Amino acid sequence: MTFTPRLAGEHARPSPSRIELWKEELGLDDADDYLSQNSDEDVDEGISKVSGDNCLSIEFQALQKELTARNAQRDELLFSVKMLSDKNRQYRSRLEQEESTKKHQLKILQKTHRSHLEEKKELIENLEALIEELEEKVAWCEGKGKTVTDGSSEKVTDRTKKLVEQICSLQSEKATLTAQLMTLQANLDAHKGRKDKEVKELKVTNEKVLKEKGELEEKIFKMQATKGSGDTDTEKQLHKLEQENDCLQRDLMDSQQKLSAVQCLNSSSENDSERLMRKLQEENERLKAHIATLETTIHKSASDFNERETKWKGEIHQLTCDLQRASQETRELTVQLMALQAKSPEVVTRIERVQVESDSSKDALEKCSSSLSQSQKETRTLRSQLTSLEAKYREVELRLAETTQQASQLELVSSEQKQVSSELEQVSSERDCVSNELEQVSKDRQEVSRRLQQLETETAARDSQLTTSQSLVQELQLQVEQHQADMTSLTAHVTTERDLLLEGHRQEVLRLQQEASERNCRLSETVSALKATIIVISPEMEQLRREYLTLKTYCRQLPTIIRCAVEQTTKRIVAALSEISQLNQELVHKYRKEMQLRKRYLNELIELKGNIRVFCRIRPKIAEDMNGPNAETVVLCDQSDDAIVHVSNKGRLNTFELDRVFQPEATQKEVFSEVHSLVLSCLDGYNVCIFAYGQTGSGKTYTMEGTARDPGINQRALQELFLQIEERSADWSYTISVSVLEIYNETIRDLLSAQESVLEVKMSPEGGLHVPGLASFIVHNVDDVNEVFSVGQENRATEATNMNEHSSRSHALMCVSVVGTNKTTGAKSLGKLNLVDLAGSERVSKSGADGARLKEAQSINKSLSSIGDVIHALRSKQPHVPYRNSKLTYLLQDSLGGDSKTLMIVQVAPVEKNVSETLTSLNFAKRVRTVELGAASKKTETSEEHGHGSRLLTPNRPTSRSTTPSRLYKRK
Ligand SMILES: Nc1ncnc2c1ncn2[C@@H]1O[C@H](COP(=O)(O)OP(=O)(O)OP(=O)(O)O)[C@@H](O)[C@H]1O
Repeated sequence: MTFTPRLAGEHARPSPSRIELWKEELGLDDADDYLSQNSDEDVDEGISKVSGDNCLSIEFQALQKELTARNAQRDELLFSVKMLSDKNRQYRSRLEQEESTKKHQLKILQKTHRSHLEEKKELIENLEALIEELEEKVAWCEGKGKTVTDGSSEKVTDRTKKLVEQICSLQSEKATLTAQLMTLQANLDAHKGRKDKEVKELKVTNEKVLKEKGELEEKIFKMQATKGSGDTDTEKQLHKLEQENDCLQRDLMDSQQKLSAVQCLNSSSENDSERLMRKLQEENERLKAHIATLETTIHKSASDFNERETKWKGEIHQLTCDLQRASQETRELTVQLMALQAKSPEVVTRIERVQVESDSSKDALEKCSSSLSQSQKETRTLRSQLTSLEAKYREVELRLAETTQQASQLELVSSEQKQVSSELEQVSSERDCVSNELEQVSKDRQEVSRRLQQLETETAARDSQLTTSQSLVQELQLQVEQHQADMTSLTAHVTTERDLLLEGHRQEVLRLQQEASERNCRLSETVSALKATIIVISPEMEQLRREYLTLKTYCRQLPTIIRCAVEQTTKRIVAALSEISQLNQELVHKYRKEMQLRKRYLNELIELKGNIRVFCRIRPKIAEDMNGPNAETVVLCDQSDDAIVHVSNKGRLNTFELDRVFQPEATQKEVFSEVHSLVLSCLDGYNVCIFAYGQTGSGKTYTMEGTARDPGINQRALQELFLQIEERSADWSYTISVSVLEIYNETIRDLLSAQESVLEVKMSPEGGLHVPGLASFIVHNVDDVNEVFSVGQENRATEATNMNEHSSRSHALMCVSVVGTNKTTGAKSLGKLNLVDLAGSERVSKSGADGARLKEAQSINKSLSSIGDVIHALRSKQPHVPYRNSKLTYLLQDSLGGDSKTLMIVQVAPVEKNVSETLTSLNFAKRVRTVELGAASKKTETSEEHGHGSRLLTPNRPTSRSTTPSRLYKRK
């Protein structure tokens, strides 16, 4: 069995998991590294390579599969067992954890409970001590308050009454004095104004006098200077001036006297006022002393009041501090209680105890609050006393107002006594001081009352806080109880559920363990059996593995080996190819030489044998080929051999070997060059026949006749003949006569004759074939030839068919007779050149012929088939060749079977739609090529023979009707 990678890939490819399991179970330690190093593909390849023994591999694969399945089952069971055991372990560990945490919590609670109890005890003791202190203080305050309220308040009221009375009397006196002082002051002011006015007037007059005096003195000085001129006049003027001076001095003395009198009046009034002032001052001093005594008494009473107030304030402050402390402690206790309630339900009982304790402290607080209320009552009584004092004070104020009214009256009376008013003012200032002091006292009283109010509000707030804390404690107790109940129910529920789950899990685990153990037993049995088989297989496996390893190493080396081999072989191939190419070139060279030789020999052989030579010309694609389907080219030339043609038909290539194959691109000139020597052989006295054969539209007429611009073999042949005649003109003179006929519907028609006469092929008495009555025209040059051709072409029967627009409906023959005469020897040669354009073979159905056309086609096909018959007879060397079956074969009897050089040009169309006709034509050509006619011979005669009259030349001689082309005319 050979290894095929494709099969190995399809059937023997194990999955990777299988390989891993296989490795594990087999314990192939050596292979592990190896397999891990290599890819899965390599393993597959290795396994497939070593699977020489089919049975073993199949058994191994089956065992592997079973093993993997069992392994999977075992793995599943193990996994489930593992899961369950894990769950069991988790539950157990959780239970243990819970138990340990509970124990720990209990220990902590016990500890905290103990510490809390101790703290509570201490607190209770402190609270008891505080309460005792507070009770003592309250008692002391009560005692003090009673004594203070009994004595001091009565004293204060009596003193204040006396003070008020004194103040009232003083104020009345002050008012009378101020009135007197005001009147005196007004009189004094008026007097002072008058005196000041008079002094001012006197001062003005004094200044005027002094001014006049200065002016007079100046005049005296001037007069003394001018003494000589008039003593009498100056003496008179001096005397006048002295008189005026005396008057003025008298006025001055009067004014001075008046001023002194005024000053005396002033001094008397001043003495009166001084006396009054003195009286007032004395009164004032007396009042001042009285006020000072009053002030001292007020000051004393105020200081006593202040001292008591400060004491009370300190006590109240102490009490409020104690209260605050107690409330703070209660708050702390409630917080601790809450914490304890949150910690454990067991604490609740202790909280209750603590609450009891806090209740006791609350009682103490209540006591404190009762003492406070008592003190508040006392303060209220004090406040009522203060209000009565205030009322009295208001009465004193009213009285004071009355005294001030009286004082104002006094002031009005004694307006002039300013000194008294000043004293009164002092008294009033003192009175203001006293009133200020009173105001201060009232302010202090207000401050005390405000503080008392504050204390009241604080105590009320504390009471409310106490009540709210109590309610909170109660709520918390309720919540703690609720939580305790919930906790107990939850723990009971959890424990029952946990027990149930544990029991279920235990049972399940036991069941699974049992199942697993059973399965394990079964699996171990199967595994042991498998292992036994594996042990049996293992040496073979080892062998296979070794082989695999060797193969693997070889495979690894293979790329390098292959690369080296490839390189070497490529080098060899390159060298060989170069050698071959050289050889080929040589061979090609030789081949060409050989081919040339072969052709030459073949030609000679053909000539010797007289074989009909066959050329093939492939028509290029024309517009008609493109119409419709099957327009692909199926006829191809062989590029290496110009005698081979390939025809592709229904996917099969048919190859034909002929004498020459012309490609579609071949020109008229190229074609003629190949027939050139053959044509010229007629000058040497040979009979030459060239005829074109092929289906309609395949290019027969194009090859033979050509177009005016690109003429065919016919015209070129005659041109070449004339050229050759020209060349040989020195030795030879030639006469070329041409006759053109057609065989149409088995009748021979002369295409150069004006009359349509029925012609027949006849055997001449000399033994040759001729057509009696056929016009023959001697042509002297190419123009004559062109005219003959044009007339012959025009007279030929053509029609349009489906296959060809200008289809030739007849076989056309141009018979050229070449008679040459050697100018020196007089020897004659008679050559004949028959150029035949056969009508096209066609399938009647394909050409769409009917009526006359059908008849044409039938006669054409008949004459062509008669050629086939003749060829067949000639090939098979039958004694009878049916030349006379048709006019065509009869007329071409010399060319096909006689002493003639014959060339058939087979025309083929290149496209697929004509492939069947192409194959028919080429098969016919193949047959024709094999026909041996025998070696051709020249038709020559010496001058002597000519003189005796040789019959060889008879059939080819121009008839009596021979004429020049100028007399040719076309048929109507
Ligand atoms: N080698 C060629 N090069 C160019 N055109 C060609 C060639 N051969 C043939 N033809 C064209 O093909 C058409 C048919 O050619 P032609 O008439 O010679 O065919 P045919 O075999 O004589 O047909 P039929 O038997 O019906 O007379 C013409 O139009 C001709 O010009």
